[in-house]
Amino acid sequence: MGIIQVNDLSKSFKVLNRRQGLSGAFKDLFSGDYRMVHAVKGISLEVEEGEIVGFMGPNGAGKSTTIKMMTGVLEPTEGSIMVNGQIPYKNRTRNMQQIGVVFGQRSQLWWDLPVIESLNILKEIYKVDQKSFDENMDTFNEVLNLNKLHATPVRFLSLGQRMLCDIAASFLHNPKVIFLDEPTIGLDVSIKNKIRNVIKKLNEIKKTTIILTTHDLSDIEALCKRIVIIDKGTIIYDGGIQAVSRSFGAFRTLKLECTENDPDLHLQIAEKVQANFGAKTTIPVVKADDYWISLTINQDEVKLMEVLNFVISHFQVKDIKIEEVDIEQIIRNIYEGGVS
Ligand SMILES: Nc1ncnc2c1ncn2[C@@H]1O[C@H](COP(=O)(O)OP(=O)(O)OP(=O)(O)O)[C@@H](O)[C@H]1O
Repeated sequence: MGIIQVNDLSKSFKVLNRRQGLSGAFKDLFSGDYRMVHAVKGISLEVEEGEIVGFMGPNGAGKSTTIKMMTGVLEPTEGSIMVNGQIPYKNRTRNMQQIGVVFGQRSQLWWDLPVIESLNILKEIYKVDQKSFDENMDTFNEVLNLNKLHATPVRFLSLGQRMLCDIAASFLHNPKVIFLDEPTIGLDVSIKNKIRNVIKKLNEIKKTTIILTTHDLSDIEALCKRIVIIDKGTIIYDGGIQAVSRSFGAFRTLKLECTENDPDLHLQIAEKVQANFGAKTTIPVVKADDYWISLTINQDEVKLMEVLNFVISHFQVKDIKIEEVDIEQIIRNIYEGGVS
């Protein structure tokens, strides 16, 4: 039986239909004019002990609401949920002891205190015995050289260092399940890779189940065998990462900053690139956004550097960026039957 069992889980919020202005706000108080937002609509999934599951979906898909139900912060409207044999919202204190949570944007460490002091406080809060604490500190030193950061107050850490400390802290009380929310957001590629390696190693050593929420397909490719994609409150894909990687692993978006904001420039670039490399080089076509133009390229068919060299030799380009294909593109493809 899985360590996380979710059955036909739904969550709806009752929200007030707001009116504009002060008099509107006053009327709202008495209006009783509500509507229901169905954030999660009958999802079911089972996660095995030790698994790392990638949880993806566009903004507003219902990811946070689902995670909040798994962590016991929210009570489901319908359906059932069990995490390590507990109903999360019924016994929050016991549930907090068996889970760990890391939010990319927020730290659970104390801003002004040295890292080691924060870990000591967490040791007391979670009643971690000295032996487990020492063992974990040894593991953290081995896996991420945490000892080098012990004396640094959290506010002096770089974003990447802080994330590494937050990840270590979430493992400190030996939770059975850890929820990682956007652990690599806003970081550069080398520190992203370091964070992924640390998560992978800690998962291997401690066999902790990990639910990883991310918009970054590279996080998923580096860490997960399985991916769950949620859209408009329902699960639209639950399966191997290979199918998604096969469809998208080779795709990259080449973004070009142009020197002029010419509304037709993207069409000219698209035409020229397609004439030179064939229609298959872009999906669906080129997109323009102010001065930025995006070209999606299938690297199995044409080398990104070739397209880049071609474009910069024909057009004036100020800056370039290379990005992964975004989740919206993946979802569109799933609906069109491109991933199965
Ligand atoms: N407390 C709330 N009250 C009313 N509506 C809510 C509440 N929390 C979430 N929602 C709504 O439920 C839907 C799902 O939101 P949720 O935050 O779970 O999405 P998400 O996939 O986590 O998005 P994001 O990636 O932006 O965090 C959205 O339409 C959101 O506006």
